[in-house]
Amino acid sequence: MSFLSGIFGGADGKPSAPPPSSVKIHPQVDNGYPPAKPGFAGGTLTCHCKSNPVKVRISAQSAHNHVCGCTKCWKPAGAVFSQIAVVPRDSVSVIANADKLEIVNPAAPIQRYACKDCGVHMYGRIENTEHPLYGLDFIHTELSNEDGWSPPEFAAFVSSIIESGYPPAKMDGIRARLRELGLEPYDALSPPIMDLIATHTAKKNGVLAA
Ligand SMILES: N[C@@H](CCC(=O)N[C@@H](CS)C(=O)NCC(=O)O)C(=O)O
Ligand SMILES: [Zn+2]
Ligand SMILES: [Zn+2]
Repeated sequence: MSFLSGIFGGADGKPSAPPPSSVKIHPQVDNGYPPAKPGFAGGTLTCHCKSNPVKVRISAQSAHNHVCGCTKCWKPAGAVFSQIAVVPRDSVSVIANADKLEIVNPAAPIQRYACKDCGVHMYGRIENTEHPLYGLDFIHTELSNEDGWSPPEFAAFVSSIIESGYPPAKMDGIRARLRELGLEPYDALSPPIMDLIATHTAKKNGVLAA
């Protein structure tokens, strides 16, 4: 195994050094991404403010990391997709400049806490205890300097990039590039997560045994 494939996966079938492409997804995935570090247990997210940045401590490894094409998730400048993962809500604590946070849309299922000054979303929280994903907060692992987070596993809400102005005629190219990067494209969430959500709904409705 080469040094590079050690860093970029290789052994688990993910592309170790993906071919360069003019089709851009997100700066943290365009050149490949390192595997999770065994035993990694979190880090600190920092917003983009030069002074008094908001800092959020995450005391857990991320799960279900993925890229999301929806219009609601925060993306760095120029990115077509966001990169987003979940962690247990009790592993999230704001440790600096909490007063700069505001909820982007209090009516949305995911309440995204953004920095008022730089606009970066620091975490997203579900307050509805009936929501299938209640208990999980959404975070952007790229806001941390630590290496070792779980890498992206799939691409969600791919067709939604058109809602941000991406040319529909270029969608085949986007999906081909996502597959090349090892990120299977879906137009909602991945099948295991969709199954989890549907199971939750079926149990709530009494169609399946709880
Ligand atoms: N096509 C819509 C999809 C939005 C959407 O459903 N986003 C998903 C993935 S982040 C979601 O769970 N949204 C809940 C929320 O925004 O609170 C868009 O792009 O705005
Ligand atoms: Zn900021
Ligand atoms: Zn999204």
